Amino acid sequence: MKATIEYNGTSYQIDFNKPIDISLPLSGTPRNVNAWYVPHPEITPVHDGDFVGSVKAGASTNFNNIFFNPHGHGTHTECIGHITKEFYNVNDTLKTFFFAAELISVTPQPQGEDLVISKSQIEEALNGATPEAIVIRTFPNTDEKLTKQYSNTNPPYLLEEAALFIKEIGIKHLLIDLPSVDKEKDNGALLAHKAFWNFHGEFRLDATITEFIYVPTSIVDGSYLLNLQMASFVNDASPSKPVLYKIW
Ligand SMILES: N[C@@H](CC(=O)c1ccccc1NC=O)C(=O)O
Repeated sequence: MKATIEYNGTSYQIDFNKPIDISLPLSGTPRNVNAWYVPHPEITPVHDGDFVGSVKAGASTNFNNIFFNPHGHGTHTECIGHITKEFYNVNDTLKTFFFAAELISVTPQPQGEDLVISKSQIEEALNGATPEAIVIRTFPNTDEKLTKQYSNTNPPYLLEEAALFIKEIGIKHLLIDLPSVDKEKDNGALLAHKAFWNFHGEFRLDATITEFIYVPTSIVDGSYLLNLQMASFVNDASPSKPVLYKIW
């Protein structure tokens, strides 16, 4: 299926038969990607007395419970409710699902013991573009990102100035292939989350952060249509499925 879309007065072509899925699969195994010191996800049949929810075990259907953590176990989209005392849920935050997106690639740079992404790296990569969504791929970009156990590894993160810049140019949706936009152990400072959501001013209640994406290296930087979908969890975060489409 092909479509013509109109955005900012310009027409673009798009081929819905060629999705670029930038989400991580979530499996109930120790090889599932992991952060924040949680055990691996579990996907196991319901047990109820003699009943086992598995066709192999004699049930009519496979009927699994899933135990997982949206922040720790894979691609998820979160709202300001991740860092507020008040309850805000991402299902009420994300109300439209197609966005003009810019895919950029950056190599986090050493700063002390950390690897960080600076404002100038984001600014240079965007090259004047002000999309609705920014998709940040970090290098090195190996398929290790599909199974990495991130706890206690001090992954790269966005400097506050970078998140501030992303907010200031009006980007509503920030996607990144790391467990967090912030430093793993920062004593709760969460500087990039706070800058992006304008935590110290008027909350950006319609802005989202999607973490733990994976963009294959074969996908070139540039403009895409982003379809950002998620499960309708009434929670600060929900597992999500961002999909890019080439536009021309
Ligand atoms: N860096 C924070 C913890 C943190 O950022 C965090 C903890 C649990 C689940 C998700 C987190 N951040 C995700 O973006 C801290 O050290 O308190």
